[in-house]
Amino acid sequence: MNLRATDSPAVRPTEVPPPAFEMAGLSLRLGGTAILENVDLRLAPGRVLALLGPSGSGKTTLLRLVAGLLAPDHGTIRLAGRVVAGPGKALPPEARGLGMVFQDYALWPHMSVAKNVGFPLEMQGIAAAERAARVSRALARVGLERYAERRPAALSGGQQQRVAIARAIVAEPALVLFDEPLSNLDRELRETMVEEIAGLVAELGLTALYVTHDHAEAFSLADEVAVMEAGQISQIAAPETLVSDPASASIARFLRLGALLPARRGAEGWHLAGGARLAPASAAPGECATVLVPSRALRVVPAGEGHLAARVTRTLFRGDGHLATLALEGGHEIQLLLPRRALPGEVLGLHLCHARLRWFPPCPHPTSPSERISP
Ligand SMILES: Nc1ncnc2c1ncn2[C@@H]1O[C@H](COP(=O)(O)OP(=O)(O)OP(=O)(O)O)[C@@H](O)[C@H]1O
Repeated sequence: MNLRATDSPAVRPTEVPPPAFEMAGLSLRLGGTAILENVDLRLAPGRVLALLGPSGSGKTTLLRLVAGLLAPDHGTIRLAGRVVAGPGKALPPEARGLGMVFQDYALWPHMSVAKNVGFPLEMQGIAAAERAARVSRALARVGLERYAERRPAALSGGQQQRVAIARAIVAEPALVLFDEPLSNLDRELRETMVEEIAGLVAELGLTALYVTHDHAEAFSLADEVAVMEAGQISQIAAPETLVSDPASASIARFLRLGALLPARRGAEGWHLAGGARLAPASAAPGECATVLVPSRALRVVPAGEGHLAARVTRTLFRGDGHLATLALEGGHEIQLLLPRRALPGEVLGLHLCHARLRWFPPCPHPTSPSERISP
């Protein structure tokens, strides 16, 4: 037998596992409208990617394409290196080897926990004994082995969520899709559940694609966040990077990273709305710009000092401080968490840390007096 050099294990290059999922040049039109345009996205095994974007930006559509509930017009989707959708090819959902966690968990109320969890295996025609063993294993992994015979209604919200995750992982999928599983819960419950999911996803070492419109949820859960706007991915980055370096003013606005103020170049430097003069070193190209002023760029100083004069219009006690709405010269507003209650009408000075400002091309809608932006 002839052996080529590359057949020898000693010289075979280190094998890098293919991405858990990869989409390239994906486009879709529905009802004559472009819903997704030329989307490229990939996810390494063991990582969690959140798809974050405003309502209608295309998140759920993208997830449905990965799941096989829709087929793209153009582009290719690969799962663990295998093409599941592409020119002339579209594997059905059940042939893609995915787990899914839906809004409100979608558990069947008339079935026991064990039956709910075992349902995907039943659909695959797996024999009862094998199914029972796998269901026990999945329930043990989410800490619910004692609840196998209960109905979902007899479980807490957190336990129901665990059942939904057990059902999604019972067939040991290479990728789990989460479709806004917490969107219908009230805020307090959502915060508890996010912690639960984050803990479980990390413990189970899942590879997951998590769709949400809630940035706090995306930041808590994901290694990376893909921000979607109007059917396109505008930025993919770790949560910390998105906050410190948003790629555009519209991402900064969507993530509520601070006030967006217009700036204009003058003879001796830049004039920021609100009255601040910025050194020429802060310059951006062009004659006009939009400047993101995050709260961490601001320090309160006595009235008459600092770069900006701000008049308190209202305050709201938030437990961790007093959220003050401050009016700047020209009617723009900034919100800032203060350690003490400030009285309406009180004037404060604000010092700007130039290095923490972010400059963007001028945008038509910088912070208007009526727009509230939290720090
Ligand atoms: N079957 C359809 N025919 C026509 N347009 C559709 C269809 N399904 C979705 N759309 C449109 O596609 C766009 C993206 O919808 P999608 O549900 O993916 O957004 P989303 O980001 O998940 O929003 P949400 O957070 O509200 O669920 C929306 O403008 C929606 O109206």
